[in-house]
Amino acid sequence: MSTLPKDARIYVAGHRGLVGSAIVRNLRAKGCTTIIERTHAELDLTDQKAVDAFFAAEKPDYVFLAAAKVGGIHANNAYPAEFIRDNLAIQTNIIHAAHIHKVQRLLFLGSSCIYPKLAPQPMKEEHLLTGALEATNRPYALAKIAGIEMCWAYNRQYGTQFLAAMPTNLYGPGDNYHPDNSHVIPALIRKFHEAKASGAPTVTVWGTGTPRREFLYSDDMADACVYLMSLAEAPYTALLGQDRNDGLAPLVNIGVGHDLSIRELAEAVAKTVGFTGSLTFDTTKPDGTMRKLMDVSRMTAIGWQASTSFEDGLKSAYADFQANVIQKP
Ligand SMILES: NC(=O)C1=CN([C@@H]2O[C@H](COP(=O)(O)OP(=O)(O)OC[C@H]3O[C@@H](n4cnc5c(N)ncnc54)[C@H](OP(=O)(O)O)[C@@H]3O)[C@@H](O)[C@H]2O)C=CC1
Ligand SMILES: C[C@H]1O[C@H](OP(=O)(O)OP(=O)(O)OC[C@H]2O[C@@H](n3cnc4c(=O)[nH]c(N)nc43)[C@H](O)[C@@H]2O)[C@@H](O)[C@@H](O)C1=O
Repeated sequence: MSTLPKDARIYVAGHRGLVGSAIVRNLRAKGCTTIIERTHAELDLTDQKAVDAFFAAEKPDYVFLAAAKVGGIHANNAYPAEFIRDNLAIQTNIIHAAHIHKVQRLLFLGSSCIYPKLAPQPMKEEHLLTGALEATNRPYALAKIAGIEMCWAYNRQYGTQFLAAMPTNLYGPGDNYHPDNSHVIPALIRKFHEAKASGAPTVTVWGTGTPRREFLYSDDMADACVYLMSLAEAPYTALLGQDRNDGLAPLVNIGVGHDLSIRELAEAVAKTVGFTGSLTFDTTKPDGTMRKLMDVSRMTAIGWQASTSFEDGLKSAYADFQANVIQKP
């Protein structure tokens, strides 16, 4: 295991997001001194010319591609055009500029929803493109699949070293707590907190409560990303797979390797928040994929595993909500 040179020029795209902010924390803790950041207002990553000019000026050595149009099941369903358009544009602009401006390594973040709706469980990297996708997030998933293929194509044609990491569902400090557009954990934190505060007797959970999800804490996700970017040459190129003839994309799953039902999740969030009322399930809302458990054996084989317990992760996510969301005017 080698490390990122402390003086390397490291661009974290999406540095104010859930994952990007955790990557910046991780890099700073490891002593990296030259972290390049741009807000959305400073650099619109869908603008190809602006992205190229930025790479020409800043010349990053390493790129974490954690900027994307992101949201939960409702947002994906409600804004499908934005999810495919923004994600295709952001990732195309950054991956191409990274090639032109000779970035040493790039880590592209996808999502577990790239795998078929009915993929065997746990889902392995080789299950990519073996079946139909889940309808609620197909535009987003197809953009992410195009990003993986683009990393692979550039590696083959131009000899770049671009790797794609597929995280499971994430949560943690700085999450999006929007009541409708967020993912399930921040949504439930808000719902249970507001119900407790108002004395409401019941909280409505979307869907049947039977789908299963796997959750990874954002600081663990960031640690996995930095671990991958810090790998010595041989294990890194082994993940890229350029020397193999097995037809596998430069792809690695990141997760915890176990899941729970949405009902069990809701009960855990209620306990964390201290809500003692009942749950109601709104079955007019979509369940989405019934199960998407990651096979994380590629990460464990290279010596990485998540370290935050679900109980601790939920506690710190709720603490973040209390400190940074409800305290704000
Ligand atoms: N959260 C999750 O559960 C999961 C996330 N992922 C993936 O992980 C990555 C990070 O996600 P996450 O941190 O949760 O997302 P967030 O929404 O928290 O952060 C995304 C970041 O990208 C920035 N961004 C979006 N569009 C643009 C743009 N056009 N120009 C410049 N910046 C832009 C956002 O800035 P601004 O807010 O100002 O627009 C924000 O800082 C993404 O690739 C996502 O697909 C994968 C699986 C699960
Ligand atoms: C990370 C992943 O995120 C999205 O997929 P998803 O896993 O289905 O995301 P979700 O977190 O929004 O929901 C998980 C489950 O939870 C249920 N659920 C209950 N109650 C609430 C609720 O109040 N809010 C939400 N959002 N969901 C709820 C909900 O019905 C579903 O069964 C993708 O679009 C895609 O973007 C992607 O990659």
